[in-house]
Amino acid sequence: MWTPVGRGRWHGRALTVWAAAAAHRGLLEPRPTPTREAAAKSRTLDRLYSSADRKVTPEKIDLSRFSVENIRNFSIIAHVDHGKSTLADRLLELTGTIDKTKNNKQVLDKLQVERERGITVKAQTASLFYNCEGKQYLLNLIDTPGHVDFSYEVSRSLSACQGVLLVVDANEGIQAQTVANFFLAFEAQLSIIPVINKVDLKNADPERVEKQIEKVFDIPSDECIKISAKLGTNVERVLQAVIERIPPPKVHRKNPFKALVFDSTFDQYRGVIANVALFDGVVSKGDKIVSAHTKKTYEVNEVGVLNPNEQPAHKLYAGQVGYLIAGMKDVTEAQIGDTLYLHKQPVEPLPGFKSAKPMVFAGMYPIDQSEYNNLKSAVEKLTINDSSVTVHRDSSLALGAGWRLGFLGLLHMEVFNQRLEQEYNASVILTTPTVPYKAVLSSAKLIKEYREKEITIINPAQFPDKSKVTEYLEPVVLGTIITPDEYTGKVMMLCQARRAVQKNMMYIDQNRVMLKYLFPLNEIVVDFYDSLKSLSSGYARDKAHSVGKAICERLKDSLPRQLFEIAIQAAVGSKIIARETVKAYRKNVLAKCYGGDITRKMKLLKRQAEGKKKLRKIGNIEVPKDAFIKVLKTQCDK
Ligand SMILES: Nc1nc2c(ncn2[C@@H]2O[C@H](COP(=O)(O)OP(=O)(O)OP(=O)(O)O)[C@@H](O)[C@H]2O)c(=O)[nH]1
Repeated sequence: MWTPVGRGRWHGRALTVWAAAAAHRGLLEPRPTPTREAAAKSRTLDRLYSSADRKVTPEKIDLSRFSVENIRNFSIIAHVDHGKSTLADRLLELTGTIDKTKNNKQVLDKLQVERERGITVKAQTASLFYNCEGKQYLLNLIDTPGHVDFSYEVSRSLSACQGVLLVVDANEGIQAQTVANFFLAFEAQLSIIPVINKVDLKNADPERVEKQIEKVFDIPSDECIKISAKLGTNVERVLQAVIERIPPPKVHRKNPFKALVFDSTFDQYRGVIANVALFDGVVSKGDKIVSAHTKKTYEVNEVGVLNPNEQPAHKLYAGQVGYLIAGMKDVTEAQIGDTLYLHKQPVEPLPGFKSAKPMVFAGMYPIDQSEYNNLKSAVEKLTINDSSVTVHRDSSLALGAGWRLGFLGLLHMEVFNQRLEQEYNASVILTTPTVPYKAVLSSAKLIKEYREKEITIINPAQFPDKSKVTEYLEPVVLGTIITPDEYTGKVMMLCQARRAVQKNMMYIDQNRVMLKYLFPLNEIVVDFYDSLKSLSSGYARDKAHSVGKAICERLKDSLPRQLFEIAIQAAVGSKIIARETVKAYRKNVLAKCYGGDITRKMKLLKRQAEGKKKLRKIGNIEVPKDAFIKVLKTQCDK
């Protein structure tokens, strides 16, 4: 959605573009930073994974024994930190997929960045074999991220499922992402099993949460399963509900092979590893398959399931979710949302996915231009695994050749940057993030140049002059805020100050209010969550001063000294909020004055001071590239 800049008015025309991806954003989850505990957990998981790797048998497994009726494909969805990955751990243990040990903590969070930050950023699949009442079931579970910046992962995962476990914290109750994820599953017409987690907590109030679920989602409270994923209490009931309440996939094994690529990763040696959901037919090693997107033909080298590590299989059958390696070496060949089919047996391609709509854009440059090609290859490989990032080539006078990248939010940007460093050993400079704007052009010359009347601007340097534009439009998003009612007034004032327009307000229980607002994206993208939190913590934080001071200090350290003093000031509008001074070089003008005449000395010093004063007025300083880099790094650190 877009609205004219500064007028805070709904702009109905462009509703479709942003609404889907942006619906129910707002929201307002903390951005966890790595802790010492997380680092220790990371080391434990390293040990766990190395032993799990050894456990994988080279023998291929036979999946033909699982008829379609005995397959269940489901995702675990929830608000951030409500316990999805912990529930996944217990399900892996209960089904014997991993050994039961005290070290099993968020086992499916395999990336270093996930272990360090303690959050899930990538959806992860695991196939579980479960024996229930004499029948062998194949349960394909997808653990999804909870943070709004990674909701694209959730929507893609749902395309491979027929049901979801909607996990809600028994203490926090329904939160913004619970609502957003519920609607993703509801719109995809999936079976929804509500799971109230953390009933072991002292402040848990599962009955209150049951009522919330009934009121907000219209799900009868007797359908809720109350568990403690941490202690394993009642988790077996979740497995039973998966079997009883989620339908098997509707597929046909006798039809020609047809599979959806719903995720993929790049392996240096084996090329693209595609995660596939089979809608029809069978596929095995040696089959010739075609990508509906590129029309290129490949020979299948390996198929298998994730258990939770790669476990090769003889064949994959319709209804199953697994991985497929087919010698795709070029990053452009691996399209998430692509349909694969057998050579000479073309099928109607599946609808695929709506492309992600980036919410924030930032420039990315190599620290050293000689690293450009390495960084290019790293960015390309990482975007296979994270297809929600958009990449455009860009260049800057100060920083050289680089790219303008689009992300789904600031946490997404930070995580992408961290993954580049950790997984590809790349060091980059990221510029301050901005949101995209649109300009409706009035200048015939510009319209001819751009070949359209309405242009999208993702780089501040490309803003067309006001005189050539009828109006500027900015993106707006629908945000959901759930707050204890004592803070409602303050929250509403904050929203108004951010030019937001109220759309809805409802009590979800006796003392919690759910507010829906249309926010200009620019107003919430950077520090809205901090401001919101500070309302309830009783303190206000002004980051401008600390950021300004840090930039001044960095500039002071990186600017070369001159013959005159340089004042570095940070200002918000006309108000100076921080200042540093780079001291001048001082020539000893008295060096040649041996002995006494004080008046001569005073005269020389006075002349030097006047010279410096004059220089300060006319002197120019050149800001070296180094200084830009240091300042930009300060901004990204903040
Ligand atoms: N007391 C208690 N804590 C739990 C329970 N389940 C999870 N936790 C804790 O809640 C925190 C978050 O759990 P995770 O499983 O990482 O939550 P998540 O929903 O997967 O988090 P994201 O993927 O980052 O959204 C961890 O500290 C868990 O130990 C539970 O049943 N009881």
